[in-house]
Amino acid sequence: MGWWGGYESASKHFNPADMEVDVAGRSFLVTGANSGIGKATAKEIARRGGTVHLVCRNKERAEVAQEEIVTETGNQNIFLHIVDISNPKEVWKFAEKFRNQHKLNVLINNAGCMVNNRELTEDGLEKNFATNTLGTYILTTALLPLLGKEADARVITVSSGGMLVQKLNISDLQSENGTFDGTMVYAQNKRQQVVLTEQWAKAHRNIHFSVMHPGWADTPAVRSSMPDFYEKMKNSLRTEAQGADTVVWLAVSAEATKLPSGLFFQDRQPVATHLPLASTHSPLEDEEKLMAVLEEFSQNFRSSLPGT
Ligand SMILES: NC(=O)c1ccc[n+]([C@@H]2O[C@H](COP(=O)([O-])OP(=O)(O)OC[C@H]3O[C@@H](n4cnc5c(N)ncnc54)[C@H](O)[C@@H]3O)[C@@H](O)[C@H]2O)c1
Repeated sequence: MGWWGGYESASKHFNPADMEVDVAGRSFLVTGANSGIGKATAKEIARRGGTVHLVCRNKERAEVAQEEIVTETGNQNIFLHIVDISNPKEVWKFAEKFRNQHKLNVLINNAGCMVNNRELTEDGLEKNFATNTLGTYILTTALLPLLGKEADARVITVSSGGMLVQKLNISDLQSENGTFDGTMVYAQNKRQQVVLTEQWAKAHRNIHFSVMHPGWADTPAVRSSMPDFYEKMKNSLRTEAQGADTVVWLAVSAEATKLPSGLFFQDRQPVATHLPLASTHSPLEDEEKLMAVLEEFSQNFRSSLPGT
């Protein structure tokens, strides 16, 4: 199986029984759930009876998605939360409130962006970093205590195979130096998500962590952020549902948690996080430093007291 491999050939090895599960009574949170892979994931979980919390930035678009999911699946337990993942204060506030009101079995960090120019958020954070790395870090960290209360708790982060070209670089998290290349910044963020997952898996043994590549799927993000790639590839891209398949498998199947925590998946299989002979391996101290720096960033944006 190559990482360019199509869904049809990969899916020949899938066991359909893995997905024949009823997750009624379990609670799932999906970020960026109003379109693409996130919406397809939310729909498949809803079909299997799960309670789904959609975390989206835009209220109008999110309400349309919520209605579509309820109508198509008949599942009424679909809830909406409006949060901008690139806004760390908002993420903290949301997570701390959510912790007091709901239970959570599975967190799916799907929201992501590839912004091709160096844009800053209102907090002065580079947009890709704020969304893909810091937002994912804060949301997960803030929800770990809630996840830790449940049996079979899982965290799944939607990364990208594009991360394979990047070695973890902690020296310029905000892309302040050199020429800005959005594709490479995105790939670096996606590498950081892999490292986060590995580090979380080591530190929190009671929760099962995975990170994954969805395969190249025809979604709004690919159309708008990678127009040249889209033009070349549009006839061989996966559908959104095919891109969501491994996310859903990691979220609902019993098979997924029989594998160790902390792995990188494609097409329902753990795959290498480095290309053969690549010099993308990083020293453990850089990986630990990334966690420490993100923790420092995250605490700077936390307004309330721990435990409140
Ligand atoms: N489609 C692909 O081929 C592909 C390949 C590799 C990785 N991915 C990853 O899959 C994930 C889903 O992307 P997609 O392809 O379905 O595209 P998409 O544009 O349909 O989905 C991205 C979602 O994230 C949301 N989002 C972005 N910034 C946000 C913010 N600040 N706050 C809240 N929500 C925000 C968007 O609103 C959208 O719903 C992303 O993490 C992307 O990097 C996609």
